[in-house]
Amino acid sequence: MASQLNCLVHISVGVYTMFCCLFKRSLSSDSSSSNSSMSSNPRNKCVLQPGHSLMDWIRLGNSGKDLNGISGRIRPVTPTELSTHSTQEDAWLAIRGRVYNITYYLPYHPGGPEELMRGAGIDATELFDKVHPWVNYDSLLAKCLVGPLRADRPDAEELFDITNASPKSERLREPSKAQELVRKSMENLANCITPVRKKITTKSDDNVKGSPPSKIMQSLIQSSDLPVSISRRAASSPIKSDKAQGSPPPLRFDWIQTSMKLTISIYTGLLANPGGCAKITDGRLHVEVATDGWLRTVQLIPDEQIKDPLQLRVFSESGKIEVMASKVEHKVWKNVGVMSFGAATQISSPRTLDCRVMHVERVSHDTMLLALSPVSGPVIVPLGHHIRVHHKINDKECIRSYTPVGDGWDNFGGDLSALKLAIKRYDTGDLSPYLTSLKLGHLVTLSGPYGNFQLQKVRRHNKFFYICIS
Ligand code: HEM
Repeated sequence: MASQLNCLVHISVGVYTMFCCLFKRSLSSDSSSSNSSMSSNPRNKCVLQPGHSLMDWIRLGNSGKDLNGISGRIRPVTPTELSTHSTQEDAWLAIRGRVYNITYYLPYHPGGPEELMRGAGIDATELFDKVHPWVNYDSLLAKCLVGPLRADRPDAEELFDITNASPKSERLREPSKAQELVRKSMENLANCITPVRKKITTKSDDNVKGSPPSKIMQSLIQSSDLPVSISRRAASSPIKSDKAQGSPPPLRFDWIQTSMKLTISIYTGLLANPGGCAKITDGRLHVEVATDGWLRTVQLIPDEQIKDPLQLRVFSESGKIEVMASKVEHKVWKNVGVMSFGAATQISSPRTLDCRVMHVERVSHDTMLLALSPVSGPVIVPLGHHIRVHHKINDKECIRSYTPVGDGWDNFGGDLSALKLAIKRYDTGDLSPYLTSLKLGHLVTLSGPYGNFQLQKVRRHNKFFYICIS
């Protein structure tokens, strides 16, 4: 009973969160219009019919109405089936591999039903990201989820036919709507927020001051102490960098807050595969962002005090870098402070630097995990790039390449500029016996980053072959 109650509370909080998210949006147009960088941005928001506000949508969601059109069940959908749901009376669309029934949402869409219909019957991920990548569609459409988008395959039906759920299909089934909602609500609880989005212009050293949440919003946050997620329109979608002209990709940022945490999100552009690192020095937050061979420094002089530990998450595909800091004083800020952006410098050659061993962990009988923290300045290694370890053996320099492993590999969060290497020991090898016997505090020389891996969108392919080497 207690857990059921708990679950209900979470669900309703999640819904409340969604409400706040867009409620703020409508309250905050004044602050966005004061930002000159946004004025050129053509808005196409339409006036919703009475009874079609966000609140009404949430109410409809809670009314028990069958919003996904298949009695709340979740099942896979092939592109062929998806394409058959493309009318106003029966519209499905897919975003990031999930198919939603948007029929009921159409009159509630702030951009108007016609705009939303542009995505009907297709994988609308690109379209969606072009218009408003910040919109929390998965919360808004949680009850409209039909299921995962699966490739058209002759055996797909047998594998995924959920209409008579076999053990096989059970295994492949997506989490239930309730599970999804609870997961989202938990996430929101942990991330209660008041974001304010501002465009970072391409000009260097450009200072941008965040705009405050409205009075109504502040009192809502403070009086309720509920998680608040507010999404405000960001500036126009980032323009893909013109590498021919050698210009750095533009950045955008926004910030969100809870009474305890501040999160800065920096958007580098879709498929930009950025690398990032962050630290607090003299009360200021410094974030270094590497994209497409360019290094940018973003500095925040916060309005109030922040403190370690920082958390950094890089979303390679969407190009978002998220830095989360703790607030010294637990309260809602009016402004984030002053953001400034250093001039972009081209990363023309890899850096060589000494790193200190911060953490050593045995992963298996012959593999060690090392966390190495640069003594001066970071080496930012985007996804698919690598570093080299240099070591002199009998006056001869020995160099080996390693691809750092992601954060999922260990619990060592500590230093955000730390590189984590998984080293397999070969007793007859040159470098691995040395690396696997390093102790805390030892110094290692690294250089990097190396590599020219670029993320690309794969056009319609049904079969993939993976070649694994070691
Ligand atoms: C994929 C096809 C879609 C197109 C072409 C589209 C288009 C638009 C346009 C033109 C606007 C108004 C301009 C603006 O505020 O930026 C808008 C706003 C909005 N749309 Fe969509 N949309 C699509 C899908 C969706 C989906 C799937 C959702 C989520 C359920 C959604 C939710 C919203 C929200 C919440 C706003 C208001 C955003 C804000 O004020 O910041 N849209 N959309």
